[in-house]
Amino acid sequence: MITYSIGMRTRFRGITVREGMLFEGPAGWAEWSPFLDYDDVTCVAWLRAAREAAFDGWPAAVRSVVPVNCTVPAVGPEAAREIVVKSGCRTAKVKVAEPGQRLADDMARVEAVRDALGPSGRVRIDANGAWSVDEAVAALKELGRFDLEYVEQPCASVEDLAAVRRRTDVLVAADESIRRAEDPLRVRELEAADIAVLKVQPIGGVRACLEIAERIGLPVVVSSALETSVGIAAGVALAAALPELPYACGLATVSLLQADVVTEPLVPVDGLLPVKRVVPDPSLVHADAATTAVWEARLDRVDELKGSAE
Ligand SMILES: O=C(O)CCC(=O)C1=CC=C[C@@H](O)[C@@H]1C(=O)O
Ligand SMILES: [Mg+2]
Repeated sequence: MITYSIGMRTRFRGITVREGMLFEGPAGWAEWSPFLDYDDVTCVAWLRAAREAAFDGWPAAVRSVVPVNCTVPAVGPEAAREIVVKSGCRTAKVKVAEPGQRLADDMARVEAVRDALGPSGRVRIDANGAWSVDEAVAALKELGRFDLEYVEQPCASVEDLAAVRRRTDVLVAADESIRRAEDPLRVRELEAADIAVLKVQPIGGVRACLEIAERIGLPVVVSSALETSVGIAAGVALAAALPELPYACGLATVSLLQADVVTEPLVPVDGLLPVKRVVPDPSLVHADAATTAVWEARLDRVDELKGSAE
C-alpha cells in the first residue's frame, strides 16, 4: 500500500495537488483516490472500485484502443490552444462557468479551441452544474456558434438539466447527476440527458458502470477522476468493455498532473489510448509522512464503513 501526492499543472476542480493510494492484489494494481473534500461515506464506492481492480480484474475488452478527448481547464485562450495542439486529440473538452470568470472568458477559450481544431474537430464543454436554467440557455446560444458536440452538466439538478435540454439544440450530457445522485436512473426517467458520463471510482467499479450503462439506455462517455495512470487504466477498461463507444472519452488527464507513478504513462498517441494494465514504479510514488498517515487512517475508516455496509 503506497500513498502518492502529485501537483497539478493547472488548478482544476479547485485543487492544486492530487493525492491517493495505490495497492496490489491478485488481479493487479489499483488506485484509491477520492477527493479530499469527500466524506467517508462517499469514499466507499471509490474503495469498491479499487477492490475490484485489485481482486476481481475487469470484464473482457471488445476493443484494443480507446479514443479520447483532451481536457482544457479554465485557462486563457493562448494556453487553451497550446493544450489542444500538444495533445494530438481531435476532440477537446473545455471547462466553462468557472467561479470568478465571465461568459466572455468562456467565449474566448472555446473560440481558441475551435480555432486550434478546425471545423472537423469536436468541441464539448463542461459547466459542472454552475449555471441556472436561464443562464445555461443564454450561454449555449452564444457558445453554440462554435459548434458544440455537447454540454456536460450545465445545471446542478437533474430537473434543471431536463429543462435546459428542452430549450436548446445542443446535446446534454449528465455527469454529477449520475455519479453524485441517489438514483442515477432519474436521468432516464426525466429524459434529462442525451449522453451519460460514467466515472469508475465514484460509481464503484467497472461492473457497476456497465450495469448503469445498460439500464440508462444512453450513449456513454467514460471520464476520469483525475487519477494517475493506475486509475486511468480502470477507465480505459470500462471504455474497452462497453458494447458501443460512439464518443471520445475523457481519459487523457494524466497530462494535467505534474508527474505520474509509471514509467510509461497512459497518455494518448494520435487521440488514442491503448487498453492495458499498468504497474507503478515505486521510485516514482512519493508522499510525506503526514500525508501518508492521513491516507492510511482514511482507508481504515472507509474500509470499516464498507465492511458494515456489505
Ligand atoms: O472528462 C474529462 O475530459 C476529464 C475529467 C474531468 O473533466 C473531471 C474529472 C474529475 C472531476 C471533475 O471535476 C471533472 C468533470 O467534471 O468531468
Ligand atoms: Mg464533468
